[in-house]
Amino acid sequence: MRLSTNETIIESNDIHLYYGKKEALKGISMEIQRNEITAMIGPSGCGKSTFLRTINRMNDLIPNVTITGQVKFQGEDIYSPNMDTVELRKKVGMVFQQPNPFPFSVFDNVAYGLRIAGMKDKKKIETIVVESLKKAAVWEDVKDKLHDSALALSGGQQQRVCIARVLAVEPEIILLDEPTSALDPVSSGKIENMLLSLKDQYTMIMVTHNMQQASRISDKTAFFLEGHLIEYGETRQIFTNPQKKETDDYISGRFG
Ligand SMILES: Nc1ncnc2c1ncn2[C@@H]1O[C@H](COP(=O)(O)OP(=O)(O)OP(=O)(O)O)[C@@H](O)[C@H]1O
Repeated sequence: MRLSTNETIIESNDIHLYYGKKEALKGISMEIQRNEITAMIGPSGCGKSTFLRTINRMNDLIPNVTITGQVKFQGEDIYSPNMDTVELRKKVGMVFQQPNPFPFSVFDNVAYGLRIAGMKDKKKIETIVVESLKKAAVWEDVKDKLHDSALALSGGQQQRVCIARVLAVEPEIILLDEPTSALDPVSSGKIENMLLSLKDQYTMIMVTHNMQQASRISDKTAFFLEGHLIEYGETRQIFTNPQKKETDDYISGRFG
């Protein structure tokens, strides 16, 4: 088990990102600590998801995107031409707003990344699938349905299976883009508790519109506005004693 270390795992340096001519990120510099949950908040369109996607180069898949600046993952420039993006995305996994299981069985969803990586040992695959489902707090729900379609599960169960699918390939970082916004409060609560239980082993960076959620589970909070990082610090301080007027206005509901 890895404990909180105060070690920087991601360092972004003056990131500018353009969709065509539109500048969506206007110079984002921030350091993210290992084994912490970092929440990204801010009004719709401020660039939270765009910034999240710069951390595993998912924006590369969008046409007409230009990025300048640097993102380092464990000290290595992820935009360097030598970077293997497939390896990067294994180390920096992603969970989306809408649960997106493949139209396969629960077992095959979680085994997918292992098989793609060439793992053949059936016992080993089975052990990792079970472990991942347990870590994602969905084992009890699916242990008797491992060979049924993942699409037959509830939305909350599907999302936890998607998290198990990410965990199976042993990421260092899990990016979560509004992972509970499509779910009911009970399912959301289960996911929040599960994320907290994973904190000792993973670093999590989560976009959320739910400020109670950010304050309940994150260690640090970053407030974005119109492509700028306005304020970033300890979650408790951001929510109780923000230093910038814009942050105060946003968290007290005066805009957004
Ligand atoms: N694929 C794209 N092509 C063109 N513009 C885009 C694309 N994705 C995002 N944008 C624009 O970039 C800006 C930032 O969008 P982004 O989705 O990062 O914001 P956000 O803060 O995550 O918003 P939300 O909370 O609504 O998800 C917005 O103006 C958006 O319209």
